[in-house]
Amino acid sequence: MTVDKAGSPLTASENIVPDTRHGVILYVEDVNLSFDGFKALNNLNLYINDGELRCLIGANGAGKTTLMDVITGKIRPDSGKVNFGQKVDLLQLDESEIARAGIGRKFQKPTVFEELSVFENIELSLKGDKGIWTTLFHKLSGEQKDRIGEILHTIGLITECYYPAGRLSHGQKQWLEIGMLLAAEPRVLLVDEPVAGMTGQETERTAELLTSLAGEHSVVVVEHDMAFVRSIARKVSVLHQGSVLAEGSMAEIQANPDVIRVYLGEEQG
Ligand SMILES: Nc1ncnc2c1ncn2[C@@H]1O[C@H](COP(=O)(O)OP(=O)(O)OP(=O)(O)O)[C@@H](O)[C@H]1O
Repeated sequence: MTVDKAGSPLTASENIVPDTRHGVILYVEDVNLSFDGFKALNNLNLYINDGELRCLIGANGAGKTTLMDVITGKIRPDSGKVNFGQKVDLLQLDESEIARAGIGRKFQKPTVFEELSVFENIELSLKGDKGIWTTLFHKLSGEQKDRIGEILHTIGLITECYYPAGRLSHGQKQWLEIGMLLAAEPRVLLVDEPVAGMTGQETERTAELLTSLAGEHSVVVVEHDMAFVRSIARKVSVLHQGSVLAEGSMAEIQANPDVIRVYLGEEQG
């Protein structure tokens, strides 16, 4: 782990390094979860490859959010296996341990600190922060400043870096929140409906941002906007009644009769 002069850790590895020698970073196998007898997840199997960008689609209630909740430790499944790489059993870790191990989650609604600048929001998210006041009065190392600069560049908010976050547009706030996640150097990013409420231009920019993050990160995007999914997805998984109904390229998914019947039919119709 890299440590700056003041002794603050700069990476998110937390000594948990997923074994991805088989190319897979997330294993979800035979996962079941019932709420009062209702099967929200039903023998669900999903494998996310290291560095891929995967889109997850499915009608309301298909189980997408529940699956994210299980991966991030918010809810425990009744049975099944959820591994980070081949060996790290996520079901043995709590929510904060999973986040620190390198699985970042972005909820639909941006939750930035509106009064603080864009720069300070990212600064607060750098690994090793000890709360808002300590972090803001702790002098940043050159390495930390460089890292914040890199993130600002990635999310396209260099010009806005000293603006209070409250002045940003909705789209810019979403990018800032992605930047805040990146500060923790996650291996996996789970992103829930990133383009809801965005303008066309913001949507396009978000597509570029998420595709640029894949490779170094594995990115799983839950999204209802089919045009957006079409623009970014190499591989799509369709959830239906708590299971994966189909998987493949967008062209394969669109031609799949089961998918048309249960999902795309209603979207297109
Ligand atoms: N805490 C809970 N208690 C009871 N039922 C729940 C709970 N959480 C989710 N469910 C049910 O589980 C099913 C799956 O919900 P989930 O939110 O995962 O679907 P989703 O695919 O994310 O839908 P959406 O696209 O609307 O967000 C739904 O029928 C939902 O009502």
